[in-house]
Amino acid sequence: MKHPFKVNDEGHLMVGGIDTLELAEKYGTPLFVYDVERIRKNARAFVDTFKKRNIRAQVAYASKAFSSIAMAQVAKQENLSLDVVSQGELYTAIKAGFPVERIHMHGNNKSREELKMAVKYQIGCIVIDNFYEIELLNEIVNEMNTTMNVLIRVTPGIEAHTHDYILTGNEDSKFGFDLTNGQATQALKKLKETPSLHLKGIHCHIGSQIFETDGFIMAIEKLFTALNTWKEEEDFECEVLNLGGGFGIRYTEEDQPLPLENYVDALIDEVEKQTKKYHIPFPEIWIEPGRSIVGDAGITLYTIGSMKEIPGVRKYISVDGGMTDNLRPALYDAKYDAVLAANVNGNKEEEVSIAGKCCESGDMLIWDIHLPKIRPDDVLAVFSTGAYGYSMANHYNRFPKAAVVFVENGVDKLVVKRESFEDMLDNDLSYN
Ligand SMILES: Cc1ncc(COP(=O)(O)O)c(C=O)c1O
Ligand SMILES: N[C@@H](CCCC[NH3+])C(=O)O
Repeated sequence: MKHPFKVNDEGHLMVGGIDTLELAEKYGTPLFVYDVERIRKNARAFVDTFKKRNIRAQVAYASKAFSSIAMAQVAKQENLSLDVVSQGELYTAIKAGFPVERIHMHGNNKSREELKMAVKYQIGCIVIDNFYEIELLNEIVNEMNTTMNVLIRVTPGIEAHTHDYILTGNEDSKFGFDLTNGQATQALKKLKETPSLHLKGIHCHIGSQIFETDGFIMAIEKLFTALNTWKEEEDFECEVLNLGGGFGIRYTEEDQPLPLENYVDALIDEVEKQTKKYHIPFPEIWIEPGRSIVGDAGITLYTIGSMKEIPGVRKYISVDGGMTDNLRPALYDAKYDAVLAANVNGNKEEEVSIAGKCCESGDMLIWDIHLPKIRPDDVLAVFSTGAYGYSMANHYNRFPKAAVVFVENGVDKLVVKRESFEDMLDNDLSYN
């Protein structure tokens, strides 16, 4: 498949100017490797398109896709803002020295402690998800004798074309206030009576891994119908319109993503159209891409171990990771592509299925992929694992978490250490 990585004269897969076989040797496997130049390129595709069109904007990297100190630092270097969903993601951002005023907090069940931490650090804004949160946050800001900028998260009733579990903009969703049943308007009224919470605007995220712009356009139409009513009936002026993330990337040949610039252009065009239609001042636009910033910049290197051939059925090739470092195939039936790191362009003579090593039949990374002849100890490189791979990693079967390496301009740097067994047992206490 088309992937953004180079292949050297020996046929080895390269990332950021370094041979992936050297990386596997140096750091061990499973190993997440990020091409930092690619992360920067993706970030700039968003940021520069807003700039070119002279639109006031914030591009908030959705850190749930991959949160680490080094990643938050790259986001800062690229002038991104940061979307966090938990105290843990906020703590990571703060440890990384990320500017607090550019941090936005999400979550459908933000705890008192999470909200307190966000208020204490005076982060840029909190995206309010439900009525309970309005009460709780108001109580906290009053106790702390301060104020907070907020957005209201609304669900516009859009059925974007994606997996049900990553669909978020529909009416029957655990996230946000519904626009059509009047709850969003009720939230607006409530916030108008809550002077310590400064309502800056609205937020909407229709889902993830979306390849078309129509869903976003329909959402913007619905948002502006509401904003027009709110202008007329509630005298509300929207300073910030946050349109969420969800821009699709290529995992396999089947995926045909749009250039990232096209999403931004489509959003701006539609907002322009709607602001003219309703004579509403053009708001600052915020977006929250996660996957599209880090997804295709990351690969996972595995070492191949056992092989099992069932004549006339299939050949299973097992790797030293699986659903512990990439839950997406098991969770969403997600598809991936891979190559042998030592022989990227070799003749693909074998059809095999790549199994993880967890005690779970569903722990399969790739079904029916064509690869050159494989031998034990070969290194397999799986593409597009940069988003929701490490961040969704788990300890099933007590496999320690993999390491993460950043590579840029021919220099590799360990940014998350491989977990040791001691690390994993750190919180275990005995019961003798
Ligand atoms: C509110 C919100 N913003 C941003 C994102 C990031 O989405 P993606 O990684 O698809 O860009 C998500 C995840 O779907 C989300 O729920
Ligand atoms: N974790 C999901 C996406 C959910 C994004 C957050 N709302 C994925 O891997 O595709």
